[in-house]
Amino acid sequence: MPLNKEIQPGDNDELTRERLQATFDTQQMAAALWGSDLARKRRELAKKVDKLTVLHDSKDMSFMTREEKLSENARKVVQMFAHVADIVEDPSDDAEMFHLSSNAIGHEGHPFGVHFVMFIPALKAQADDEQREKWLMPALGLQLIGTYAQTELGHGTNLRALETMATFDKATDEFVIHTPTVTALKWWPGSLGKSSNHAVVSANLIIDGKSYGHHNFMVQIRDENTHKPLKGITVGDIGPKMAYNASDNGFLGFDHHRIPRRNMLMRHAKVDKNGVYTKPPHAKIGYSAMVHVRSVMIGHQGMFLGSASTIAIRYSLVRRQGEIKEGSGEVKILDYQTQQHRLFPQLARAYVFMFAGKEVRELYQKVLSDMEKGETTLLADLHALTSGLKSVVTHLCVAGMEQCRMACGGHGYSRASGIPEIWGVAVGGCTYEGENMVMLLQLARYLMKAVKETKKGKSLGRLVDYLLLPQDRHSLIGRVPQGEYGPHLAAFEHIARRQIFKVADELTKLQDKGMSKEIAWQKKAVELQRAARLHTRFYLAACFHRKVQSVVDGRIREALADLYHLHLNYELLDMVNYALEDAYLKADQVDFIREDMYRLLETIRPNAISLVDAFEFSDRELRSVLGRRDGHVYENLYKWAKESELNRADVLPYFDKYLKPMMLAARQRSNI
Ligand SMILES: CCCCCCCC/C=C\CCCCCCC/C=C/C(=O)SCCNC(=O)CCNC(=O)[C@H](O)C(C)(C)COP(=O)(O)OP(=O)(O)OC[C@H]1O[C@@H](n2cnc3c(N)ncnc32)[C@H](O)[C@@H]1OP(=O)(O)O
Ligand SMILES: Cc1cc2nc3c(=O)[nH]c(=O)nc-3n(C[C@H](O)[C@H](O)[C@H](O)COP(=O)(O)OP(=O)(O)OC[C@H]3O[C@@H](n4cnc5c(N)ncnc54)[C@H](O)[C@@H]3O)c2cc1C
Repeated sequence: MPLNKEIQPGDNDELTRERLQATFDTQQMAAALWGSDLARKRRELAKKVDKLTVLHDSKDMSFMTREEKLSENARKVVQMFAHVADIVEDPSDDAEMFHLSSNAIGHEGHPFGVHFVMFIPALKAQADDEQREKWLMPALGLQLIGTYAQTELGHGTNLRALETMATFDKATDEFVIHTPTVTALKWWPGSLGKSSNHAVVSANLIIDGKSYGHHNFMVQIRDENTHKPLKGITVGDIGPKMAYNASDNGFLGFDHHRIPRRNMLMRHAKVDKNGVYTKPPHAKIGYSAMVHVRSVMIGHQGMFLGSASTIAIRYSLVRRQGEIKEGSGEVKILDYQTQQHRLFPQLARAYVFMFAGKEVRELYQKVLSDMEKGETTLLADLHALTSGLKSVVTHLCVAGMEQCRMACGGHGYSRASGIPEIWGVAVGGCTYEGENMVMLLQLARYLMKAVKETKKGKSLGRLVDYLLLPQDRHSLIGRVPQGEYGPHLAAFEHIARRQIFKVADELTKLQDKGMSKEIAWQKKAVELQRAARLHTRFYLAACFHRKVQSVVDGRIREALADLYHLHLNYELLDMVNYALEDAYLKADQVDFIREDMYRLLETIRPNAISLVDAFEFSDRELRSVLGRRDGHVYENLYKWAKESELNRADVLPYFDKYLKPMMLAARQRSNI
């Protein structure tokens, strides 16, 4: 039995030979990546989706208009729910459902995207028991479609400047929801434009003329039967986007629209019928739906980068171009060192982002159950961690995916590669759920507080314990046996700690000179976001270390350790300027890191296909001609191109309408 479980009769021989070189069992590696239970469920659900033709794309989405995309994905999502009990073991398991939707629907969006990822989590965390009964149960039972309407045309980041108003009318026991200006229009919410009939709306709570800041309200926006907007509500689609075009992101305006008082989500903050306001136990508890998405998107982004790496690495083993030794025949492009250097570090990042995604989900679940009991101590840690990870992971993912696309040459630029769409979806993650730079500055706030605690000999939390440790002056990389690469990890720690203390000292100096805290912050904002990035990259490296250490099977651990060591070398070189500034690393140590990285590229090369096969993306899920499991790329690229709508006729009307008359006229002129 070969260790790589993807081998099948009829596959491209090149790929089969590659797969036979695996040093580990790909299904065991899949278990390390996804968790053994989820890996098994993914495998089984993919097989079931393969058999259920109603869940298959009716044609490649690249050849569809937006309206066709919306309609196609609405059709598939309805079929998916109709068959859900036969496909998944536990429809209430978000992870299993996400993988089902990834297989059957893809990533271009569908009417229930925000419903499941924000609307329901907002209700779970912020609705009281009676409200859960009223809306959560129908939402879970698909009796209504919800969205999360917070961002406005004028403001997305600065939530304190949101303009939508919810004014309490004591006489009628209602809130009057109103959009006072054009900039107050809700703008961007997913599935709002054409699909949703309910929304959790963020609006400023106003009681007796006093504003209590923004709170969340349940608003029905469309009639349940006719789907027409309710009186006082204007709603529509905001137009085409870079990608994610099967989602109808929308706009929404209110003209003194009335809702009952009990439509304010009241698990934590409350307003009684006399207009008496009760504060929540934590000022930011109403932000929980955002924290939820930030926590799930880390693993999803890892998956996107894993998909792009799979496509590029498989294709690089099919594609031959040029010779390394003259006369010895064309080589697979993955045999070029530059191609390996382009792709393997992205593969390693995909792995660690998936591991980090799992860790952060566990912390989220813990915080959620604490919050249920009114306990909010870990909320700040979770906010800091998710803010940093969300920003660093999305940024590195899209940079990595772009490398994958370019590594596929011309065919990478074609939508047939599948990379443009997932890149477009992933890059949205740099903006949604908090613009990356803004979220890095949120983490920086936490780090600066942590420095203050450290100076008192205390730690703000587990994530920043390392700030209490003394700094070494010189790295031991290349000076002691490599072992488990402890000195490399220590270098990440050193670089992060130094930048964090350096910027904290600079802030103090500026304030000592009389500068206000806010202006000093502005003067050092770029350095602050650097501190946040370095802290997060240390967290990721340490997370990879924890994962490798936890693996019991020797062959899996060895293959993972190769990726981990490559990651350490590659990322350190990417940040090497920070280690050179204080001569922590010497030039010979940088050379040592480089040479070790090149060695690791060669070590990883024979396992490359098995490391991507271990993601176990089905062809249906990958939606890529270049990334096909069987490697039959060229004949299928030709088949795909023939599906282009431009090939429906040999001559298209625009030729007769514009080009032919022009050429005829030009010929006539030349005959005169
Ligand atoms: C079919 C079935 C499928 C089922 C499967 C489901 C899975 C589906 C998976 C995938 C689908 C993917 C679809 C993707 C859809 C994307 C949807 C996108 C949605 C959105 O974008 S919603 C809008 C998001 N908006 C934002 O993120 C806004 C960003 N701004 C902010 O968050 C805040 O304004 C801020 C944090 C930048 C600043 O807030 P504020 O001014 O209020 O606060 P400050 O003064 O700066 O800070 C004060 C204080 O509060 C702390 N703080 C801030 N936020 C939090 C928090 N969330 N938690 C805890 N603490 C917080 C902050 O750190 C400060 O603390 P200190 O004073 O420093 O102590
Ligand atoms: C695909 C997609 C889906 C979305 N889905 C939803 C949804 O379902 N519901 C919803 O409510 N919203 C949604 N959004 C909106 C999204 O949350 C916001 O676009 C996002 O929070 C960024 O806010 P903004 O657009 O106001 O950017 P801005 O804040 O205007 O950012 C512009 C620039 O200003 C900088 N900047 C802003 N403030 C600061 C600061 N304080 N310090 C330093 N720099 C700053 C930013 O770094 C950035 O460079 C979605 C957006 C996208 C792209």
